[in-house]
Amino acid sequence: MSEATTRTVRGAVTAAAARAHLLTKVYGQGETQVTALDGVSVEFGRGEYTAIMGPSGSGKSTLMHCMAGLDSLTSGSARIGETELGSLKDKELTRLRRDKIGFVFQAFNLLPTLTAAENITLPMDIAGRRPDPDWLRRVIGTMGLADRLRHRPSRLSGGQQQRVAVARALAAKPEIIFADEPTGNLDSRSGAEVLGFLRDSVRELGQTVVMVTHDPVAAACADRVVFLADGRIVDELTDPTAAHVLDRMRRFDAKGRTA
Ligand SMILES: Nc1ncnc2c1ncn2[C@@H]1O[C@H](COP(=O)(O)OP(=O)(O)OP(=O)(O)O)[C@@H](O)[C@H]1O
Repeated sequence: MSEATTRTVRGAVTAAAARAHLLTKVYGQGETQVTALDGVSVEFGRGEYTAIMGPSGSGKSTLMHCMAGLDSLTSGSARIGETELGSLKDKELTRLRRDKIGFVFQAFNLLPTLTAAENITLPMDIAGRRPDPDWLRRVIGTMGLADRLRHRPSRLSGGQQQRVAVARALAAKPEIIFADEPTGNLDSRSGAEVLGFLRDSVRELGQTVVMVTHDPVAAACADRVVFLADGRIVDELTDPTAAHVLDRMRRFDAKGRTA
């Protein structure tokens, strides 16, 4: 078995969709230097839903940005599938992000003048690629958007707009989706709805999702929660419940105060 096929998701051996090895990211120099990530090694198994949690400033967004090729590494390695990001030239990295990675952000980033359908296929239209019609139909069905396709974003609720953003991320069948606080701008009901649809994208479409969140209820939708503190992975939970996640976070907080 190769090094990349060691993770187990719900009992099945799968290849890692992405992994970091001793990933270090230092911003700035001299007195203003900040070590945002300090030797992080982590794998995200294919078809697995991982939540990343940790206090503000612990490195969650930096880890996601480095893994998604949006930021450079200071040392260590980051891979999407078998591709080492550090080995790619700028153009290759842009192509990899376009073809293999889906992004969902806190702000939905939809174009107001386009319909939901046009927003969903926009990245592929720009790339000159035709979406696979069967896949697109499944994605739209899974996201519950079939009767909203002709609507412009202003006529959709926040939850529906975020579902369009998730469908847009899924449309190109990416290797992995990185979601940075995808429910941060939603009320709790719409947030729960979007989390349910993200969960369905993993269960029904086999998607791999990595999500940064501050919300224990959101994290409990994942298969696994990875906890970061001071740029390091300090703990991990599988099959989390919101109560367990909250309990772990409280313990880290208590440690932080007594350290
Ligand atoms: N571009 C940058 N330049 C300098 N320092 C940065 C930069 N980006 C992040 N940092 C620093 O790196 C550390 C980790 O930041 P990061 O945004 O990854 O944390 P986070 O866990 O996502 O925080 P939050 O939950 O508040 O979003 C912080 O100390 C932050 O100030």
